[in-house]
Amino acid sequence: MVAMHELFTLPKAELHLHIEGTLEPELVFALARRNKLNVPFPDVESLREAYRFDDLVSFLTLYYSCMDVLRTEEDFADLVTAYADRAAAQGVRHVEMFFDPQAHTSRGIPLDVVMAGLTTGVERAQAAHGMSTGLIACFLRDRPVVEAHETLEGLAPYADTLLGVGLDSAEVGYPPSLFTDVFRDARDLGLRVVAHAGEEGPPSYVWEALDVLGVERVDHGVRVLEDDALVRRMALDRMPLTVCPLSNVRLRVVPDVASHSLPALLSAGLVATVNSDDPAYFGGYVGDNFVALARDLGIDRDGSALLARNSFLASFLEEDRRKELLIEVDQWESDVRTVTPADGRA
Ligand SMILES: Nc1ncnc2[nH]cnc12
Ligand SMILES: [Zn+2]
Repeated sequence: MVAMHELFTLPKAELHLHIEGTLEPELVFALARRNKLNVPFPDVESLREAYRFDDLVSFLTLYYSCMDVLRTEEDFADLVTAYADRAAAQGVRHVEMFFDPQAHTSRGIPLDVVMAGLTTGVERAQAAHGMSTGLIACFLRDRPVVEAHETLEGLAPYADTLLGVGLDSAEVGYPPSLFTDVFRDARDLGLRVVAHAGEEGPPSYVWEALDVLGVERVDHGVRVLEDDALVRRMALDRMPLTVCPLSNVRLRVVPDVASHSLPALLSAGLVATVNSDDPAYFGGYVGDNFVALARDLGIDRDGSALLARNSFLASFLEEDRRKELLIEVDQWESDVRTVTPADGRA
């Protein structure tokens, strides 16, 4: 089996990562101390103990409550720095990072505080690790549509700083078509567009994300396999999926990693990528997801390299940087072959 240290050095992009979902319990307590706030748990261990979820909504309740400790520019910058340090140690070379503006503005944190803090964090990640980053602002689909419009208006002055917009939060009952006009306006601002669809919601939500919102990538999308015509369409269009195996297990989308549909998605010709979603809550960062796939699904070196290549192909990187990073994957393959002779190959 391909070794963990090899998977951690495999160069990869992370395309489905909620920065607020990287808030580790230790950082929750540290930021609460710094901002003189109470945490409704006595200690780090009891907070970590609460990370048992029945579904997406039960997770989101804790996720939104923990992020209340994020108050200042420095808090957001430190959050990005903590993520970048961990991700770099697991081979992440490029990240397209979600954040939830409404989860902060709705509790009185100004958008400029959020943007300034995230931007500082991104600059530090570039300086410390040579990690490139894009910021994707997600609309919360379970809040009023008018609020998404107001949020886009607030984001418009930052259009040059942002890579794109996305759609997240509780999925079932909130079809993508509710956000048709907001996504049209975002595209008019020159922003890239993605959406969570087919995590808990039906394949019809994925059709809507593609046909109505005009998304360029589908986040999760594991339920597309229930619809053959949809799979054919996505394979023909080489429409990427950002799959999050450990998240799917923790949110009970699948019973365990061994029964995850990632191999079926790849066999169907889909451009699937591997990502961590909310790593502080779901038991691992993106390298840990690769390790789990190797261990429980037998994804070997070639399969891991294919997934890493897919991550760069599915990214919104400009072409020169994409090529550079694809060459890093080639180099990784030849390095691991040299270290482990052919007969010991995974
Ligand atoms: N997995 C997920 N699905 C939808 N919204 C989210 N927000 C943070 N993580 C999410
Ligand atoms: Zn997500």
